[in-house]
Amino acid sequence: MSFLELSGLRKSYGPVGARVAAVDGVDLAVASGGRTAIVGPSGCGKTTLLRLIAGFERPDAGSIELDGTRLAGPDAFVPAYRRPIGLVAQDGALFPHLSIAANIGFGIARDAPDRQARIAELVRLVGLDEAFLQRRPHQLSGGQQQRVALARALARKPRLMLLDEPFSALDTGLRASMRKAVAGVLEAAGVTTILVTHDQAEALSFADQVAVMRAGSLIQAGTPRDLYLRPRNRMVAEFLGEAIILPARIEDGRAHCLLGVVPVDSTVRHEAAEILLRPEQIGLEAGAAAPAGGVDVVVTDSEFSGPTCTLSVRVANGAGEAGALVLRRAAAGAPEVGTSARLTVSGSAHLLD
Ligand SMILES: Nc1ncnc2c1ncn2[C@@H]1O[C@H](COP(=O)(O)OP(=O)(O)OP(=O)(O)O)[C@@H](O)[C@H]1O
Repeated sequence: MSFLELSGLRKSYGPVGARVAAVDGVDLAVASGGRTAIVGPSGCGKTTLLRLIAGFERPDAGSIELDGTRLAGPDAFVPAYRRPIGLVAQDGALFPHLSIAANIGFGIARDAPDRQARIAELVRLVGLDEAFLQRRPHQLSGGQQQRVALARALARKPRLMLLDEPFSALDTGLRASMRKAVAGVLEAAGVTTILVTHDQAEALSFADQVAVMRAGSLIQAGTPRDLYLRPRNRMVAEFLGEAIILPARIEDGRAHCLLGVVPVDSTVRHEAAEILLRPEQIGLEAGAAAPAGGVDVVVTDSEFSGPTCTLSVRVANGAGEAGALVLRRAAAGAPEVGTSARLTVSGSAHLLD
């Protein structure tokens, strides 16, 4: 049995007759000490799922169990304040009128003998100087406020931490370093974590399990590598990164497609399939560097965006829209528009449902 188990979880909103299922039958297992990321388009039910786990919402059906204890189900409902669960919201949600020390100490009993020492330990744990303790939230940067929010959530010694887009208000550089710092703090504290994010790169780098949601349902859950390389369908493939999806005929473990004959991870014969390749599987060389084999293409468009550029290429024998491909390459040395080049595929294609 897993540390956290969600079974058949449902939650709808709205008046009778016009109800919208925000969470529509979700099953998910999270291992003890693990880091799970929940991703999906806006409105797919990510926040509602976290609120159900935290105990701010009561499920219409299904159950939530944490380490063998039923937190919610047809015959049980443990209120939020009695769940060993911390939550860090998108904006940190610090109390503006309280000092940083009072914010962090909010969940620690006022008469606890080690209260001050614990507050000091927590502020150090999240990488802030103790001098910050006397300040108010508005005297801290966004990243510092998020660290305080994490310290406040950790003060209650939660066994499960829920992070609802906690890095989304931060700029790109700070986001990456905060993500690393937070992952380190939670790992050191041995706290199982669920992160909700819009950002697929964030999910893939933070988590050991990624769960993709759409319209209230969980479409696929697995390791980041598995979901990136072996997504169940087009939606998961496109959500987790750039995807080259081609129509293909599958025979004897090979896909016959626009790019010739490519090995595929299925031996099932299929007349009208769709296959996935990731851009990093595609090689493109022009002139003397062009390898033997592969497919001849002409570069028809190039859009520069700093370190990379987006190239449109047309396969020499491909007709109409189906003969065109869009690739991203390192900008340095990318072939010019009008250049003939040779395109090669490495590794296997993945068969989509
Ligand atoms: N309290 C509520 N009352 C009515 N409808 C709600 C309520 N909370 C959420 N919803 C609806 O439930 C659906 C799921 O919302 P939710 O906030 O869980 O999605 P999300 O994936 O977190 O979205 P985002 O990424 O934009 O934050 C949406 O259609 C939303 O409008």
